[in-house]
Amino acid sequence: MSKVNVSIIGSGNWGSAISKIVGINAKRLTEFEDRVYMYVYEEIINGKKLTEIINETHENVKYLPGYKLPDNVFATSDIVEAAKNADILIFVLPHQYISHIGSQLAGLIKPTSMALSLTKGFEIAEDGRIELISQVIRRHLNIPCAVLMGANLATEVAGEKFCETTIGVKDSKMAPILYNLFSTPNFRVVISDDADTVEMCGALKNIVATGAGFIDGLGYGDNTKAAVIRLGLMEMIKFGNVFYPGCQLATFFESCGIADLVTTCYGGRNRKAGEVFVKQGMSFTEIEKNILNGQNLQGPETAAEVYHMLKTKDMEDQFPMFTAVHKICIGELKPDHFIECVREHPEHM
Ligand SMILES: NC(=O)C1=CN([C@@H]2O[C@H](COP(=O)(O)OP(=O)(O)OC[C@H]3O[C@@H](n4cnc5c(N)ncnc54)[C@H](O)[C@@H]3O)[C@@H](O)[C@H]2O)C=CC1
Ligand SMILES: O=C(CO)COP(=O)(O)O
Repeated sequence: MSKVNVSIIGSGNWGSAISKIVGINAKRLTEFEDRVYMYVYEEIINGKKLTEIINETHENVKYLPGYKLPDNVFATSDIVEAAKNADILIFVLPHQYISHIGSQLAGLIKPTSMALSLTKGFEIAEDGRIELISQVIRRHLNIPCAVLMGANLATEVAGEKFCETTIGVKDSKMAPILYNLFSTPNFRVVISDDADTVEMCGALKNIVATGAGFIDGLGYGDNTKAAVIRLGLMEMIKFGNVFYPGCQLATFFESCGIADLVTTCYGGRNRKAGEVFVKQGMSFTEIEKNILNGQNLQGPETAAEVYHMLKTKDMEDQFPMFTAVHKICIGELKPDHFIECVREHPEHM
């Protein structure tokens, strides 16, 4: 039987960290081809191509410095070379770039392949509604797409500190191979068939984490942040009930739900950016460039996408925290409005 080819599309902080797990498991398990392709958006670092640096030193010096990647992970800036022979395509680009890459790959991949999205975010569809990233991938590539979301800060995963994750998969036939590809003693995979809720949680928690950062920037304490996390979770559950009928409450108690919400509200980049935005008055673009060394925030854009849909449906009042985060991000409201939003939240009425 021919071996399963795996490609990773994306090589940022999370893409590089996950390439450690995928690379090691692909080499260890006989069902997978050893070589794992990794698509790298080319950059020049100190006069040298990032792809060359990764292939020679096995380190992504820009997005995951200090961690060695397995030597069977092969970096290429040619998206078609990376994807054309893959049986499993792992998408782990910031959500801003998914559609562009998807359109470049349309018609050029194996029609029998499957996708897995690790990307957290949404995209605004033509009818004004929001699309899950897995839907965007399916739309471009016409293949099934599962998702992997969880409390998985990339540097901790790269450091092999124990965590859990959730794979959301609608077609149960896809589950065993994905489970095998990702499971390690320090990366505990739980399979869920409630895939849309798994994915929705991963996107929405970045909005709440941006708000948690505002709270830190405003000088409030852990009790206030706990209130933000709780109210944020209530809005996430409501969002699921309204927009994803059939979504299961139990999914919010998996790693993709409450656990990812907590870890991001304490240790994530979106939290940090929210704090810096309030304290130093920097724009999010400046924060990405000057503080995050080119890493991309998902929270402010996701808040804009969600707001766009809520406004279209005249439902802003029902999701006051999501709405306030967006309005603060774009400067329409001052950051200290956020505490009023928390204080007057309809969950208290
Ligand atoms: N970093 C983390 O701890 C985690 C991130 N995620 C999710 O993973 C996804 C990817 O995030 P990261 O790997 O952290 O990326 P990142 O934010 O660290 O890096 C940005 C990446 O985008 C690439 N890029 C820049 N311009 C591009 C373009 N025009 N086209 C294509 N690529 C371009 C850069 O080369 C770089 O690889 C996001 O949706 C994020 O929410 C999920 C779990 C953990
Ligand atoms: O999704 C994450 C952890 O699971 C990472 O969150 P940040 O993008 O806020 O760092």
